[in-house]
Amino acid sequence: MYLLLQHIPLWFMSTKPDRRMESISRHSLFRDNKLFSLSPSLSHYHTKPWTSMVGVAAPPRARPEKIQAIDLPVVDLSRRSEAAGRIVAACEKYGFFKVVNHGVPWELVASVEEQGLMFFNKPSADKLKAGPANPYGYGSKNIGFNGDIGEVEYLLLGANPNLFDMSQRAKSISNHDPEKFSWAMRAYIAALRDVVCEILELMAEGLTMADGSAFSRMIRAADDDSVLRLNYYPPLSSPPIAIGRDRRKEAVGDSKVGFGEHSDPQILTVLRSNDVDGLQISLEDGVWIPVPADPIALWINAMTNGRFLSVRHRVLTNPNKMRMSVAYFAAPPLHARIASPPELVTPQRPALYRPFTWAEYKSTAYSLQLSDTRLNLFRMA
Ligand SMILES: C=C1C[C@]23C[C@@]1(O)CC[C@H]2[C@@]12CC[C@H](O)[C@@](C)(C(=O)O1)[C@H]2[C@@H]3C(=O)O
Ligand SMILES: O=C(O)CCC(=O)C(=O)O
Ligand SMILES: [Fe+2]
Repeated sequence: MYLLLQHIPLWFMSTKPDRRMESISRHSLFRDNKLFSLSPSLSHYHTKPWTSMVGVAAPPRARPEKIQAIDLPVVDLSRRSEAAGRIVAACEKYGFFKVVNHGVPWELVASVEEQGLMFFNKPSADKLKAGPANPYGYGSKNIGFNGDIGEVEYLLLGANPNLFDMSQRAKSISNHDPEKFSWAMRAYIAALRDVVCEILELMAEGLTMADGSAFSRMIRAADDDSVLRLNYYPPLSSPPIAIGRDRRKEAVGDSKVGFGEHSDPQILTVLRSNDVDGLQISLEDGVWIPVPADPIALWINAMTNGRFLSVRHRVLTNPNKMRMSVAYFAAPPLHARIASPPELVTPQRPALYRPFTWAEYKSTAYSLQLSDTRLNLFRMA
C-alpha cells in the first residue's frame, strides 16, 4: 500500500521559493509553493489561460510533456529510529513518499477493495441512486462543482463518524450488504487515521517541534473534516479523443485523463491503489513522474509553510485495465486555525501566508477549478 500524504497547506510556511514559480508555462503565469505540504502533496498553480489575462490569442502549440522515471522515497514505519528524518527529507525534496510496513491489516485493505468493486460494477442506474456527490455520494466524470471532467467514477464519504452516518449512506450504495460496506469503510478509516497521526507526529519530531502532537491533534479532533474517496478508472472503451487545448479533458498518448492535474487541499493524503499504474506526480513544469502501483504500500502527500513541497498529481487511465484507488484526506475541523508553527518562522524565514481557518481555505479551493492555485490568495502582502 502506498500512503499518499497530500499536502495541506497548513502549518509550515517556508520562504523557499517553489521551483515552479520560476517557470512560466503556457497555462500558468505563476505558481506558488505549497504552504505546508509535507509530502508529495500537490502544488498550486495559477492556471488561468494567459490569453484571458492579456486578451490576445495564444499560439496553437502543443504543451511539451516529458515522462521521467525516478526512484521515489520510501519510508519504512517499522524502522522508527530513521522514519522521522526520512519523512522530512522526502517532504523537502518531493512532498511525496511511499510508506511500507504501515500496519494496516491486509484483510481490511482487501475488504475495502472488494466493497468498492462491488459498487462500481453495478449497473449505472443503480450507482446513480448513491449520487449526486454534493458533497458526499457517487459522482461520474464531473469532478467538483466548477466544470472539471475526467474519466473517473467515484464515491465521496465523510470520514468522521460523528458527522457522517456511514450506515445510512451505505443503504444507497450497497443493496447487497450495506452493513458489510459500512463496517469495511469505518474500520479502514480508523486504521488510516492512526497511520496519518503517526506520520504527522514523526514529521513534528523531524522538524523538532516543541509540540509533537500539534498536527495529529487536529486529525484526532472530534469534529475533524476528513474525507474518504474511492476512485474507479474504467479501461478505455473508445479511442482517446484530444479535445483541443481544454486541459480539463485531454488525451495523453494511449490514455485519457482520469483525474486532472491538481493538488489536494487537505493536510495529508494517504493513497492506496490496486496494482494498475496511472498516478503521476509533477515536480517540475511539464515533467511527469509515474508512480508505480504497489497494492501493499501507501503513498503520502502533505504540506508545510513552504518548507516542504506540495506535489501536483494526476491520474491517466490504463487502456486495458481498470484502476481503483482509495484516498483518505486528513483534514482539521472547519474552525481550526491554520498558521505556521512558531518553530518554522524566523526573521530569515518569515511566514509567507496569513493565518486562515480550514473553512476559509476549503471554500476557496472548492470555488476554483481542479488545477487552479489557491495559496497565493493567502499570501502576505
Ligand atoms: C474541482 C474541485 C474538486 C475538488 C474541489 C475542487 O474545487 C478543487 C479541489 C478538489 C479536491 C481534490 C482532492 C479531493 O479529491 C477533493 C475531494 C478535495 O477535497 O479537493 C477534491 C474536490 C472534489 O472532488 O469535490
Ligand atoms: O486515483 C488516484 O490514484 C489519485 C486520486 C486523487 O488524486 C484524488 O482523489 O485526489
Ligand atoms: Fe488528489
